[in-house]
Amino acid sequence: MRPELSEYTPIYSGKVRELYEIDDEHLLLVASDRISAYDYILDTPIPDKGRVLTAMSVFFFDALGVANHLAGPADDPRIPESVLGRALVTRRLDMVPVECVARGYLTGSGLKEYRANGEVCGVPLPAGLLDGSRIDPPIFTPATKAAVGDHDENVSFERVAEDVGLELATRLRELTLDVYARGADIARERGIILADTKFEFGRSSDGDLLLADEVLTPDSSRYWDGELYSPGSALPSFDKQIVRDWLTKESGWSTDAGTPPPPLPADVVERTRARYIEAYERISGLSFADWPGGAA
Ligand SMILES: N#Cc1c(N)ncnc1-c1cnn(Cc2cccc(F)c2)c1
Repeated sequence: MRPELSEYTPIYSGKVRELYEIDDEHLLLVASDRISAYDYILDTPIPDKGRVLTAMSVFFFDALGVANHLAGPADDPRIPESVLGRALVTRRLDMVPVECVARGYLTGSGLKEYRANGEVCGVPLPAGLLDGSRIDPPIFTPATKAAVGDHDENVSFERVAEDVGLELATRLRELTLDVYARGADIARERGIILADTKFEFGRSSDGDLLLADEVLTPDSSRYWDGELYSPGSALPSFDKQIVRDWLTKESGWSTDAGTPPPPLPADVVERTRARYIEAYERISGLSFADWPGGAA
């Protein structure tokens, strides 16, 4: 008999995820079906988005073989039926207060910084790069965790070293770039570009540095379709472009409307759900139909 979610203490609620306390040593990390676009949480959920992103994290935790915070399988008996397939039991860690970002391609806030001063987080880049240009070798571009609703602030490696010490900052950079490179190789072999990603790390009670949070999901990373990739032109998001295009080209809403986006039509929801499942199945080589928690 599985416990009810109400038996666990909620300790954090994010835009699209929640965190609960199971006991002194363990947490329940829950991914919702909510989707964000243009800094709004949309009114319309994407069915199975939480389960697909949880499946992607578990695939990468297994594939990358990096010491991590998982404390049980996807069907762990401590996971309530109501969130089965979109929740994981994790060890409670002392989280390192750094968003560990790796970039193999220049876009987003990194592009904005580069255009202003030719570097990203204090790392100088060659002149003449465009939106979507490859950054080779990939760079570590950390950020400080923002308050809910704010954007993270990009900071230099030196600032991270001031905050957490040079030894840990160096270890974080090594791990971030190593795990990104291996994840990018796995995706590239399947025709998908992993442009950048954000990791979080924490220390266990016996002092080990473990990979935590979600790993290489479309919510923590930018994924592009390798067949559509072209530096210098707008780079469609593998998972969110269907929603973005409908919102800005068909719905009558605009990003400067100052009002929340309208609800999504059923076909946009279904095509977006299919994109998430396609990303998971192409990258993992596994069938989403085999993942726990599907409709009975
Ligand atoms: N992972 C992890 C983790 C851990 N293993 N131990 C202690 N704290 C955290 C932790 C704290 N904040 N977050 C972000 C987060 C993730 C998921 C859902 C949310 F609502 C919020 C993660």
